Amino acid sequence: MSILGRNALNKFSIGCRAAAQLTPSLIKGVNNDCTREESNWGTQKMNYSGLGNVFSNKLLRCIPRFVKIVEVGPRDGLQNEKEMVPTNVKVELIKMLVSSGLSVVEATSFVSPKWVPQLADAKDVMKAIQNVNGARFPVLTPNIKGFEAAVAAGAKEVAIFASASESFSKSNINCSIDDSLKRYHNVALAAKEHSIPVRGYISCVVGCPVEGMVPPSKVAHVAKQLCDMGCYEISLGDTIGVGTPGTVVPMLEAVINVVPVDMLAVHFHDTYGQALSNILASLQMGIVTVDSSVAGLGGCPYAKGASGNVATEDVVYMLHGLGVNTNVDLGKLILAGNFICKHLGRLSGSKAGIALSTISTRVSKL
Ligand SMILES: CC(C)(COP(=O)([O-])OP(=O)([O-])OC[C@H]1O[C@@H](n2cnc3c(N)ncnc32)[C@H](O)[C@@H]1OP(=O)([O-])[O-])[C@@H](O)C(=O)NCCC(=O)NCCSC(=O)C[C@@](C)(O)CC(=O)[O-]
Repeated sequence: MSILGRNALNKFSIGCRAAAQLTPSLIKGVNNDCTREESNWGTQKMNYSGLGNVFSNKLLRCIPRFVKIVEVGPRDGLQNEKEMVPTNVKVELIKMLVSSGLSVVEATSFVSPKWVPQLADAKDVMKAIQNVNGARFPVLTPNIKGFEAAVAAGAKEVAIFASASESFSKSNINCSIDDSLKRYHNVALAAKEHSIPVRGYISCVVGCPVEGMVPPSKVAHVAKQLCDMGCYEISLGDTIGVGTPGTVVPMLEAVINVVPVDMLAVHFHDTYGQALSNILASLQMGIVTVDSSVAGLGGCPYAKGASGNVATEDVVYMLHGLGVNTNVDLGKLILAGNFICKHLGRLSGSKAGIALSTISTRVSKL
């Protein structure tokens, strides 16, 4: 690890300890009534008889009945791949993800091909999926140029991506946070004229590869700005996957103070293996939208050391285990993960995907 990386990690660990001390009551639930009887597991039905005690448990009563998953594999998952993935493979992946029941699949980005060469075929991808029904296909747009190209290619929904860290903003989109918000304001105005919904992202909501710990107040500030410019949803990204519930919960508390919780989504990278626990804590705080990437693909080209996103298969497995409806068929999702991993020539980053593909034991027999 470089000296810069070590310093950032040290700064981050010190900040984490401070945040945990500041927030002694980590997990406060939202009192929803969530009694449920059964849930889909892949193509099978799981019977929850005998788990009555679990459902009367105070913590699980906070979990929502339905969680919307925003699949970011074709964009966030592939953007960092060095070898070019052929357009037809990307398109087949998107179709398989849609056929698994995912209702939102982030398809690509209209960014500079010099910055992200892997997504230079954005226009072709959009053309090839124009007749695919059953899902929405948001695309990333960093500025008006990207927005106009996205609309011309048939995009019906766009996403803008800001950061809570100045250093990351500069390295990812080559401008300060304030300048990016000005740019995004123009994108949001143009989108309004076209009646195009805009999703907002915030990166580095817990930690930054250069600055270390990011204060929750900074995240809340950017979230409020994105909300005020008309984003219908704001996705909070732990870009380098350093968060734990001890840092994620205070960050969410700060954001929920300024933006309604039902407008928020969480987006966890799994660098330290904390993503599922962070998602569970987020659900307990009222979050009902989770971003994830099939087979755990991903990593940001401008965030050194960031590993893949949390795997969609693992998220779906956990949610179905909690009796939460996702409308996703886990079996079909695993096929999509296996398809792209075979193409990339590597093992899936999803533990559930590997287990269910290779181990004969089925959950129904447990
Ligand atoms: C924002 C810019 C364009 C600024 O890049 P810049 O170099 O400052 O832009 P510029 O305005 O000076 O223009 C330079 C060149 O780029 C072209 N250009 C300008 N805009 C576009 C465009 N939209 N599409 C295509 N081309 C474009 C422009 O036409 C010009 O071309 P040239 O005259 O040199 O031939 C660049 O920094 C960029 O594209 N950045 C994107 C980086 C990126 O996609 N990062 C990954 C996504 S964010 C992420 O992964 C985090 C997230 C969302 O997943 C959440 C999380 O995990 O935290």
